[in-house]
Amino acid sequence: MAKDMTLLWGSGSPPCWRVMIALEEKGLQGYNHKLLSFEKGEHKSQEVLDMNPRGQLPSFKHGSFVLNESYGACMYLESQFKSQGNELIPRCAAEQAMMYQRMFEGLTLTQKMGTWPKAEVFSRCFAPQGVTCSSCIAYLFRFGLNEERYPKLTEYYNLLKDRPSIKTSWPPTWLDDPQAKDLLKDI
Ligand SMILES: N[C@@H](CCC(=O)N[C@@H](CS)C(=O)NCC(=O)O)C(=O)O
Repeated sequence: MAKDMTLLWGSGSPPCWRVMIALEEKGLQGYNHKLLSFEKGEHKSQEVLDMNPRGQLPSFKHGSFVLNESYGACMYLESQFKSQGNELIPRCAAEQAMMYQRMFEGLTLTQKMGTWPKAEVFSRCFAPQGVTCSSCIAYLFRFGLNEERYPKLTEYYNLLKDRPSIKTSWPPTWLDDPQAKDLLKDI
């Protein structure tokens, strides 16, 4: 159905997973995809560099159009396949404003993780941001985020994690090793 699309991806990468969830939600199964290993440095292979000179995953192509920014790819898919699958952008202006605010705030906060105290970053990351952010939320819980300390985030995560688009695209490396380290347990 989506034979003119190609996704190069890495398991466990929230940006990669976000694009995969969006493809599922839009009913765009059957796209070409290749799982690459970060550990083996395959994200710096010529195949990736030809599509994404930064050597990062995801690298996504629709026909001759390249979209290597995961949010950009999600928004493109929603715009090009608006009437197909599930609508990813709320029509209500207030909800749409909140969605964009939270999506891009999430990116800013991720960048701040290197410089701000982690507690400050996570204390601002508590509200729903739509399926495109669910990959980041799943990532937090995989690394041991305390469910009692973040009840709203936990509730939201539990709502999303059984969604077919998310279950189908669950990172294969996480299936073998369901709970990673307790890195975030004290945050
Ligand atoms: N802005 C990009 C970021 C993608 C990104 O940071 N990918 C990471 C994996 S999660 C990566 O490829 N890192 C390897 C590197 O930067 O060399 C997006 O959201 O698509």
